[in-house]
Amino acid sequence: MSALFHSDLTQRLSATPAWKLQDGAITRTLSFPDFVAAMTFVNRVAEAAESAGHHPDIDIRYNKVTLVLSTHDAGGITEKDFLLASEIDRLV
Ligand SMILES: C[C@H](O)[C@H](O)[C@H]1CNC2=NC(N)=NC(=O)C2=N1
Repeated sequence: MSALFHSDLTQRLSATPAWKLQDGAITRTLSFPDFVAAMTFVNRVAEAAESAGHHPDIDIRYNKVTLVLSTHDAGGITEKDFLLASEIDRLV
């Protein structure tokens, strides 16, 4: 799958407003009541990622989880990233 061109990227970002473009990836940070709630969410993300065969970089800091999505194979952001981002949005 090839990396999206700028115009497609802008359009997909506006349809997925919780995600921001940063350093060649799309990223979302979420806050939870505590560490256990954050980990429960991360485990649900892990299941969605395994099903999709596509995996976000995940940074966990107590009750804050930052997800970073890009397609390493394509060297950029692809439709796969937005599909998983939308799936993750449904888990929130
Ligand atoms: C072989 C396997 O499908 C690939 O390595 C997948 C796995 N998960 C992946 N996840 C992400 N974020 N980018 C990839 O390019 C990628 N490639």
